[in-house]
Amino acid sequence: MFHQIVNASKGKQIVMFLDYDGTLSPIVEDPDRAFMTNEMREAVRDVARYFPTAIVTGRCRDKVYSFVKLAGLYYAGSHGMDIKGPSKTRKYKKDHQALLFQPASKFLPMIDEVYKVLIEKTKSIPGAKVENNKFCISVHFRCVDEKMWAALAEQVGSALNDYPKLRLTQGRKVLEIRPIIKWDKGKALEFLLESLGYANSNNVLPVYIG
Ligand SMILES: O=P(O)(O)OC[C@H]1O[C@H](O[C@H]2O[C@H](CO)[C@@H](O)[C@H](O)[C@H]2O)[C@H](O)[C@@H](O)[C@@H]1O
Repeated sequence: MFHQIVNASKGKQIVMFLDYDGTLSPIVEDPDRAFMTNEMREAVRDVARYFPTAIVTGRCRDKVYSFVKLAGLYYAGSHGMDIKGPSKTRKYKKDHQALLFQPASKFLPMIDEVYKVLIEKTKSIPGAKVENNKFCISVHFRCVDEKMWAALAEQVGSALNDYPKLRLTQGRKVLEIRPIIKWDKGKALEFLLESLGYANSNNVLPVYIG
């Protein structure tokens, strides 16, 4: 595999995209305690020394930054709906603006409202945890008794009946609620490649680990 990457990268700029949970950090019961090790942080720091590097995650961008703690990287939080990073020219231009792109910003009030609704709807289910990821929401059931999973899904589904502009998907022991927009992690990758100057380029090898 490594040799294939080396061969494919000849003459090309590698751009690294790294998922967070289960990739940089182990999967743990409490999402607020999914810390990465110092060794992993140093490995990411090393990678970023050589290649433009982005963290791409379903989490809130600020939250993942508080775990990774590395400046100079791109961060695409909320499943790619919250992108921030240094501009390509930052070393050479005094007036550079940091990159910021939030294609779902009009959904913020709705997400905040639904977050409160979901807290209320799930409070009777022991172990359920609602996480506000800014432009999307996660409802965790890793610590919920399996017998209660259907009841939890029912509560979440019924809450969303009033919000046709939001959709529900499932991840690893988590229900994920996000706006119905034509945007996802893949689009975030394309956006970042374009802002790095590699739109439709044959001179780039994007590597996604996640
Ligand atoms: O799209 P991802 O970046 O993979 O994000 C998916 C979810 O990741 C986090 O939850 C997962 O990791 C937790 C900590 O290890 C674990 O407790 C949980 O069961 C996993 O689903 C994050 O907390 C969620 O908000 C993301 O939706």
